[in-house]
Amino acid sequence: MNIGCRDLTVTVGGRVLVRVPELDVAAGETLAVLGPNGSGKSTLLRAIAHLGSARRTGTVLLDGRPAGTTDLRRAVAAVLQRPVLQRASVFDNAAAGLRLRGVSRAEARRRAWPWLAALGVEHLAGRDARGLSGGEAQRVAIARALAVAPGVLLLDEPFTGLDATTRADLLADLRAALDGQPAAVLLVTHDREEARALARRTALLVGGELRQLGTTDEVLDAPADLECASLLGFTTQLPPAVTGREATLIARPQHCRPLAAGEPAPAEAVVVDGVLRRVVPLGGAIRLDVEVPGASVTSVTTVEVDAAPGDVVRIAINAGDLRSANGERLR
Ligand SMILES: Nc1ncnc2c1ncn2[C@@H]1O[C@H](COP(=O)(O)OP(=O)(O)OP(=O)(O)O)[C@@H](O)[C@H]1O
Repeated sequence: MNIGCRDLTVTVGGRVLVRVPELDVAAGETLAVLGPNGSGKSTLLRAIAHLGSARRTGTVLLDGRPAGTTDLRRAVAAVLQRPVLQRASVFDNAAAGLRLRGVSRAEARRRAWPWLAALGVEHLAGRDARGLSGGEAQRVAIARALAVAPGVLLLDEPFTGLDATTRADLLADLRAALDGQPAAVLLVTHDREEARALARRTALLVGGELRQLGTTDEVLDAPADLECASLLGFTTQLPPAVTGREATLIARPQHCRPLAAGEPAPAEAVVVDGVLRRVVPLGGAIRLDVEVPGASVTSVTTVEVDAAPGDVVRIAINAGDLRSANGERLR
C-alpha cells in the first residue's frame, strides 16, 4: 500500500508545528524522516496516522485516495519510542494487533509466532510482557506491528534508550524483517546511521518544514544549504575568504586531518591554518576545535596530536571529502 499526504499542516495554539506540501512513501519502501530534536518528526508521523488531538489540515492518501481515520486505523501499525505492552504474555502481546482486528486467539498466535522468531524473542513467548527489558519490549512491539501485515508501518525512534549492542542487533533484525515486506514504512529518527541502514530515501525536516527529500545518500552527503549541512554533521565550513575558492566548502570532522609539524600539504587537499582552541579525547579518537577567523573547523582524528591549545595547527581536507556551497546551495 502507498501512503502520502498533501498540504498537511499541524497547528497547536495558533503555532504551526508542521507544514508539508507533499510526501509519498511507496509500498515496500522505507522512508526516513530525519531531523533534530523538536523539528516536528513525531508530530508529522502522528498527523499522517490521524493520531493525537492537534489541529490538522490537508489530506492523507492511501493508494492515491483520500483516507479517513477509519481507513488509517485499518491500514497503519505503529511502533513508538517507548513500547506500550499489555499485562499479558509476550505471545498474547505479539498477537494483540491481530486480535484487535477480529482474528481468533489461536489464529492470531499462529500468525504472530514467526514474527517473534524473526525478532529473536520467541524464547520469551510465555513470559509476562511487563517484566521485559527495553530492548526485548521493543522487539515484541515490532513483532506485534508486523504480525498484522500492515499496509503502512510507522516507526517512531524505535531504538531510543537501547544500549549500543542491543541497538545494533535490533537494527540488523529489523532490516531483515522489513526486506521484502509490502508495507510502506515511515521511520522517524534523528540518527543518520539509522537512516542509512534502513531507508533508501530520506526526508530532512527542520522547523516543521521539509528541507530535503531524496535518496538517503544524496540527502546525507549533499546538504541543500549551510543550515542543513550543520545538521547533517558538516561541522567544518570554510567560506571563500578562507580558501580563495568561489564557494563555501564544507566537510565532516573525520575528514579534517591535522598535519604533523613540517608535513607537506597533500596534493589536491585544502589546507587551513588555525589556532587550536580545545582538545577533547573521545576514547580512540580526539576532537580538535580549531579557530579560523570567519570559518568553523572541527577535526576528529585518530592520529597522534602533539599540539596544545594556543598552538597554530594546519588542517588538511582531501578534495574528495569536500562539498562546495554556491551561495547557500551545495553540490
Ligand atoms: N501537543 C502539543 N502542544 C504544543 N506543542 C507541541 C505539541 N506537540 C508537539 N509540540 C511541539 O512541536 C515541536 C515538534 O515536536 P515533535 O515531538 O514533533 O518533534 P520531534 O522532531 O519528534 O522531536 P524529538 O526528536 O525530540 O522527539 C516541539 O517544539 C514540541 O514542543
